[in-house]
Amino acid sequence: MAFFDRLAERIAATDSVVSVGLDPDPDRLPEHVTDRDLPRWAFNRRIIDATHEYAAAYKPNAAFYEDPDGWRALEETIAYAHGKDVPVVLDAKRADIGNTARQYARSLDPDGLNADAITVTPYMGRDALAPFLNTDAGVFVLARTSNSGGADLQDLELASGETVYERVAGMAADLQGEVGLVVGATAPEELETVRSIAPNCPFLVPGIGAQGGDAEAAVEYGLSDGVGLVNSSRGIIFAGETASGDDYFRAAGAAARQLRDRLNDSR
Ligand SMILES: O=C(O)c1cc(=O)[nH]c(=O)n1[C@@H]1O[C@H](COP(=O)(O)O)[C@@H](O)[C@H]1O
Repeated sequence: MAFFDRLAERIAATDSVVSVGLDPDPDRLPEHVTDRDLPRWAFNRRIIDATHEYAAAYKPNAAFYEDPDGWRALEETIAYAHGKDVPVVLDAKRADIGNTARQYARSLDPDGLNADAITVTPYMGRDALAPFLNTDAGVFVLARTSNSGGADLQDLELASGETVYERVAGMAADLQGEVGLVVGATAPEELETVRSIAPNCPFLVPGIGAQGGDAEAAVEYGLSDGVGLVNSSRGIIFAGETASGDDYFRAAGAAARQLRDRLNDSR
């Protein structure tokens, strides 16, 4: 099934647009998982058990898995999320010349990592994105990122009068495939602008929670026909940092539920 149809089903089933970011910083893992064989997998498994009822998607960021054990932990995590019927967006910010991009796109294959969607960077242009687009998988193109340096290049004005991020949004909206856009909740005005340029694109909106972005704007502009994702990573997975044992993971579940309810108030 095409990614955004599947996501729409999941959003309806959970009444949630929450993406739970699985960014298991090894320095922040609780003691009761650090003695396990694959601590990141042990951690993610407990987080998934605690949060899946409220999760429209999981979004592991590849940066937290780029070592041999990490890759195994990521594989296990994706398979476990699928077992709970939750789609997985691999946040890898890929794209490259054709033959290289084709290899990156294997993350989306069933015999690769089997992710359901991926984040990609537009800097190398259309052909660098093409290998990700000829499947049912979702492809979220970075348009206006949530970090303060996101303005350095993305806000530059082109000779045409549009900004770089506006051009990116227009280009992505014209691509054939399951295309969405990444726009940070820390840039609510830009969120509104991108929505006007790409009215039919679902957005992945990171930057709420730990980065302090605007959750209401994320919902108001992030969804197209009710479909889109609002992500929180540290704000959910480390919500129980001061708790211990089962309470640690209960706090993550409570944080995911609270975020779902808060976002639903604005839907
Ligand atoms: O592509 C992303 O998901 C992303 C884009 C962006 O503009 N800003 C951003 O924070 N992200 C990712 O979203 C997650 C945010 O994590 P928290 O700040 O802990 O909620 C991280 O995995 C970031 O890499």
